[in-house]
Amino acid sequence: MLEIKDLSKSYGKFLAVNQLNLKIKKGDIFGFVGPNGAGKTTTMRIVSGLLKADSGEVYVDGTDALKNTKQLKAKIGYMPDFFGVYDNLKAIEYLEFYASIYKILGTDAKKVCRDLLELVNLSDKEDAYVDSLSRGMKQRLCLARALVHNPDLLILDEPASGMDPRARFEMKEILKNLQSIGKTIIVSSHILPELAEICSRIGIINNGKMVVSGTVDDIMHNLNHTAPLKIKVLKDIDKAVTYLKEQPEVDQIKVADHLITANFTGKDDEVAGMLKRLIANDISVVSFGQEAGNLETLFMEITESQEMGGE
Ligand SMILES: Nc1ncnc2c1ncn2[C@@H]1O[C@H](COP(=O)(O)OP(=O)(O)OP(=O)(O)O)[C@@H](O)[C@H]1O
Repeated sequence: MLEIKDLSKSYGKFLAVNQLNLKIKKGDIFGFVGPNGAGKTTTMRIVSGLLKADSGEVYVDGTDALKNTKQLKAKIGYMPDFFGVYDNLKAIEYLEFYASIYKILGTDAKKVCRDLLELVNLSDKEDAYVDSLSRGMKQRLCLARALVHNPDLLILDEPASGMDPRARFEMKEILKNLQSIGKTIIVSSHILPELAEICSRIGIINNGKMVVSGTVDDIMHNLNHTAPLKIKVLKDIDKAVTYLKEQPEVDQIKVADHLITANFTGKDDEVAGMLKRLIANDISVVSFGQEAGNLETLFMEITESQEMGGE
C-alpha cells in the first residue's frame, strides 16, 4: 500500500529525515514511533503531499506519490497534530465545510458528515460549537475531517496526544473500527505503549532514520530482547528453579516466596512452550505471565544508543 525508499529532507543544514525506508501493507495499523523531533511529522507531511522531499521515493498503491500529489490526495486522509481554532462553527458545519472542498454538497454532505460523526462517537455533538468540545472530542472531529473524502490511507499525527486514558481508549477503538472497514492507517506517537497493542506493525524512528520495524514480537526477538517471566508455583519451587536454570532462554532467576522472576528471551510460542514443559515436568504452576512494558525499555535503549551514536 505504501512504500518509502531512501527518503531525505533537510531544513537548511539540518537533516530531519535521513534515507528513511518503510513498507506498509494494506489493512495495517502501522505505529510510527519516535522521540520528539525524530522526523515523524516531516515524513507524514511528505507522504500526504504537504511538503516536498529533497530526495527519495514514495509509492502509494504503486503510484509515485511525489510526482502525483494531486491524484493521491484523494486516497490519503491526513490528520495533523495541531488543531486550529474555529469560532462560531458547529461540529456538523465544520465537517460540511471540509466536505465542500471535496465537492460533496447538499444532502449528500449532510449524510456523509452525520455518518462520520457517528463513526467517531460525536453524534450527540452535531450542533455543539467546535470550540466548546473537549480536547479528545476535537481530536475525534479532526479524525472525521480526515475521513470526509473516504480515503484508503489514513495518516494520523499523534491523534491521542494530550488525551486522558478514557479518550485514548476511545480513539484506539475507533482506529480498530477503521481498520475493520478496510482502511490502512499510519499513526504516530512518541509514547510506544500507547500504540503497541493496536498496531499490526511498528517502526521506531530516531534522528530521521528508521532504526527498526516489524511486529512487536519480531522486534523484541530480533533485538534479542528479554521480557521478565513471573511464575508462581504451589510447591516444588526448587525443582522449578533447577528446571529453569537449564533453559537457554532463561536467565537472572530470582525467587521470593513462591514467586519466581526470570528474564526470558523469545517469542510468544516459546513462552507457551516453556509453560507446557513446566507442567509436563509435574511442577504445580499457579500463575504464569510475561510482563508487558518492556517494549518501553527497548524503545528507550534504541533511541538512547542512537542519540549517543549520533552527532
Ligand atoms: N519548518 C522547519 N524548519 C526548521 N526545522 C524544522 C522545521 N520543521 C521541523 N523541523 C525540525 O526537524 C526535526 C524533525 O521534526 P518533526 O516535526 O518531523 O519531528 P517529530 O518526530 O514529528 O517530532 P514531534 O514528536 O515533536 O512532533 C526537529 O528537530 C524539528 O525541530
